[in-house]
Amino acid sequence: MADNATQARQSAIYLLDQVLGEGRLLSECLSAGALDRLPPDDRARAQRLALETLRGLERADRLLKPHLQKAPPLTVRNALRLGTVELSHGEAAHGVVHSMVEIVGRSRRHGRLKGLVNAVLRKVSADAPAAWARLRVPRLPRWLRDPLVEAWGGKAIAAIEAAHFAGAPLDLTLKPGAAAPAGEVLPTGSVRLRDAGQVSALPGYAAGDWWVQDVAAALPVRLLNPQPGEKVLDLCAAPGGKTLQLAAAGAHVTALDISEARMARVRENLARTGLSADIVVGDALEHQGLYDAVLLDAPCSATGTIRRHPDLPLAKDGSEFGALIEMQARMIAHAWTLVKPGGRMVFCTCSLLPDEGEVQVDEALEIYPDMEVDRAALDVPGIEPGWITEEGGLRLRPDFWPDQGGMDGFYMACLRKTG
Ligand SMILES: C[S@@+](CC[C@H](N)C(=O)[O-])C[C@H]1O[C@@H](n2cnc3c(N)ncnc32)[C@H](O)[C@@H]1O
Repeated sequence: MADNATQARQSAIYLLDQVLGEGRLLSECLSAGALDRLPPDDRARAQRLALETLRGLERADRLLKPHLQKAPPLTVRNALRLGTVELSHGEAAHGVVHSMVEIVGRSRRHGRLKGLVNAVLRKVSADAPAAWARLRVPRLPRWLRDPLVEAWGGKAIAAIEAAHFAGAPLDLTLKPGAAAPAGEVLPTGSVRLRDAGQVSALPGYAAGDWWVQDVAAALPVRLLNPQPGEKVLDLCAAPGGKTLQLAAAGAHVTALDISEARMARVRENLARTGLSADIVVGDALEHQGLYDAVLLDAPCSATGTIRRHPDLPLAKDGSEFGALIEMQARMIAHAWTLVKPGGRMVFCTCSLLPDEGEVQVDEALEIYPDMEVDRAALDVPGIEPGWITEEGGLRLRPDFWPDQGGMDGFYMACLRKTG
């Protein structure tokens, strides 16, 4: 029976195989129960190891290259990558090498390669942390890097890649009047914790005083500025961070999402925080009604969340961008019919691609004569003038606030119905 550390490493290698071999996202693997057999500590460890390896994949491959004449099978390569990352982070060579040799040695198909794993990792361990530190910050794959360089310039993309490599702190949104665990209060009001550990063990979690939400993701509702008693529709609501903000402001909220499984998370979050919303499982494109305000957090490439999800650029290839962009335009068209005259809609996406943000709003303004951008909605504490875009939206990027630990990439704009 392998020890706990080896079991966590084996599970991390399984996750890497799924992302790099099958193109699956870590979130999909986890919700399909990939780590359910492990005790909670090992589950957290396996997940952390997989995330660290994906973040540092380019560096690991560069350190391994001189020691490999040809690429070994993917799962062995992933064991070597994980071992290299752990050695580079200062983990003791004995434990890492022993574990990886044991894992590969147990494999019926690849057991004969355990000698290779032993030899290569011993060579890597000779100067791993120093050699690792000399390598460049890992880059995004070309299919994503190229359009982003075109949009924001090479310097900005290098800074965004540095933010991706650094990972993300934990941000909390507070229920009005509630206390938060000790942390840094950011200019827009979110509370930031570094090295937070297990979220459910933090003070105030069980009481529902706060919820986890990146500082950037907390801003669309600030722009919408829901008022007590207003009828507000949250069109793509799950897992519900923005639903909670709307409900906490006293609005009468309808939260809709197409995914029953993801909606279960909204229900859990509402129950924990003691907030309420009407829940609808359905297609945003078919929903009917008339609302004072609509929040459209449309499905998108999620390229703004790579700090937290380094698997995304490695599992995907951009082939779904076109369909997403088309879907967003259809959602804007339908959501606009649900806004009362004089009402407002915030459109937002956690994307770094202008086609999923600025361009959508530019095009919508041309199509709908009764739509205008509400620039006054951007008058929110902490919003910096440099983030405001030409058409009157807000562009947020992971390289903003570098000294405070960055933020997710996001786009948002508040659209007012004039007629
Ligand atoms: C960006 S996430 C929403 C995040 C959420 N607003 C929050 O703050 O926690 C996009 C959501 O859109 C949902 N979705 C995708 N297509 C949809 C559709 N046609 N109708 C309704 N929801 C849809 C997905 O299930 C997903 O939960």
